[in-house]
Amino acid sequence: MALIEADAATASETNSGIGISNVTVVYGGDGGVTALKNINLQVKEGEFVSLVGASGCGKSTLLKVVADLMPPTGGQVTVNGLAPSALRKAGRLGLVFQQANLMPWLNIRGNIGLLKSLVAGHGGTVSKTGASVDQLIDVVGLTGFGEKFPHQLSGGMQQRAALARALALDPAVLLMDEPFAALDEITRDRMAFELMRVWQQYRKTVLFVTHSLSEAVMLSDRVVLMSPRPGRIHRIFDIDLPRPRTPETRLTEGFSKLVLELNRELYEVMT
Ligand SMILES: Nc1ncnc2c1ncn2[C@@H]1O[C@H](COP(=O)(O)OP(=O)(O)OP(=O)(O)O)[C@@H](O)[C@H]1O
Repeated sequence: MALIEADAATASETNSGIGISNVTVVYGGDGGVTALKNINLQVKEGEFVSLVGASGCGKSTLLKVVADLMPPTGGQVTVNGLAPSALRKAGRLGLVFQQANLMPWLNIRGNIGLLKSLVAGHGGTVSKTGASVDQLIDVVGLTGFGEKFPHQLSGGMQQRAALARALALDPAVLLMDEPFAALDEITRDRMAFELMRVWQQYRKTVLFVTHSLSEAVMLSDRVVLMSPRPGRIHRIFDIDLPRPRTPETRLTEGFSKLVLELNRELYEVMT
C-alpha cells in the first residue's frame, strides 16, 4: 500500500497513533545483524508507551524507524495513518534524545523556535495549533531563562529546552530515546514528573525508550518488554496505576509489583 506523502500538517486524525506492522530491520544486508524481527505494535493516540529490554534488543532501532531516521528492511510504520517521512517533512515528529543538542550560539528562546522556523523556511506547514515559544518556556519550567545560552543551563534545564523545542512543532508524536539517561539521579527523577505534567497537559502520543524499569512503570500506560537476538516484543504490560502519579505512587503495592514482575521477566528473557 502506498502511503500518502503529502499534507501531513493537516492530516485527519483517523488511523491516529502509531502503527507498526511486521517491522524487520537487518543491519548490513543478508547475513547481517537482525536487530528487529516482525515487530507489531499499535500505540493509540494520546497513549504513553515505553520500550524496555536488555541492551541490544532493538529499542533505539525501533524508535529510529518510527522517527524516519532509517527505513525498515521489511514491514511498515504509520503515524496518524501517514508514512513517518511525510510527518517528518511537515515537522510533525518531535524527537528528544539523551543529549539535548542545543545550538550553543542561540539562546534558549532561539533554540526552542529554531526547528519551527526551519520547517517553515523549507516550505513545510507549521501547525498553527502549537503553543508559542514563550508559553513553552513556561510549560517546561524555564521561565526567566529564555535569554540564557545553553552553557549557562544545567543538564536538566537543557533537556527541558529540548522537550520544549520538540513540542514547539506541535508534533503528532513525541519520540524519546533515553532522554534522562545523562542526568544525575535526582534530576532524572524530577524530570520524569515534569514530563508527566507536560504530557497530561498536551496528551501527545509518546514512544519512550528507557533502561529504567521503574521510570517506565511510573510514566507509561503500557510497557513493551523486548527480547534480544533478534529483537522481538516479548510481552506488553498494562500499567493500570491511577493518574496523576506522584512520588507517593512509588510507595504503593501496585507499583512495586509491576516493577518486580518486569524485572523478573527481563531476567528470564536474558537467560
Ligand atoms: N549501525 C549499526 N550497524 C550494525 N549493527 C547495529 C547498528 N546499530 C545497531 N546495531 C545492532 O542492532 C542491535 C539493536 O541495537 P539497538 O541500538 O537498537 O538496541 P538497544 O536495545 O537500543 O540497545 P541499548 O539499550 O544498548 O541502547 C544490536 O545488536 C546492535 O549491535
